[in-house]
Amino acid sequence: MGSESLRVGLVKVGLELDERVLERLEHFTELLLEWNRVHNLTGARDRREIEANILDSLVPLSFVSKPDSLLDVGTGAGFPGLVLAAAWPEIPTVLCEPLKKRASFLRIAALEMGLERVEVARKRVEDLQHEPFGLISSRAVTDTGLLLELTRHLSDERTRYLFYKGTRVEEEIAELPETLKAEIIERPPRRYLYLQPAA
Ligand SMILES: C[S@@+](CC[C@H](N)C(=O)[O-])C[C@H]1O[C@@H](n2cnc3c(N)ncnc32)[C@H](O)[C@@H]1O
Repeated sequence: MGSESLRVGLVKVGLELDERVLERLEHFTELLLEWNRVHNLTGARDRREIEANILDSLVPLSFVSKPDSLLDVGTGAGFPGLVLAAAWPEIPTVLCEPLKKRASFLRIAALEMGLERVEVARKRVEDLQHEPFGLISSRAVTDTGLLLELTRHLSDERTRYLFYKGTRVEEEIAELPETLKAEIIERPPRRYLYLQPAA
């Protein structure tokens, strides 16, 4: 059984997920609560805070079409990359996280959630070698310009980007490359920056 409060939150943002996904997310919540007691993986300390982060991670499902591959930069304790992978289990996904404790948690959580297409890369994204990704996501790691620069070798002309931002997003996109068009989707205080090929 998935969590009732998460279910209610999803309805409020107009998302309906199937039961299997909700069960995976419930499993993730339990694991994170357990690990966080000992390992201090995230500031989200209780179920309510973890579910708020899950919801924040999932909102883009309403405007981002399913990619053929996903890279999440600096996944930390799982947001948003592992949560997106729970909703898109068939998509090959790389969660890039250099910190040992967090990377270990991500590996175990992905395994326990039955997410066979998830790979955890315990390294900085600038050191990751991989073919270009369809979608690159990131939350609370660094600014847009630097994210684009650090992931240039992991992208091509088809790559889309989904960055979870706040108030300063306009300044960050003032100097975007002409090859990308920007869309900002608001769910205060969150502002999702969705970058797609301009052509
Ligand atoms: C503030 S935490 C955010 C974690 C998660 N994305 C979230 O929103 O809860 C930033 C994370 O980015 C990781 N990080 C920092 N620099 C990185 C880099 N160059 N490549 C990949 N991950 C990086 C850190 O280890 C840390 O776990």
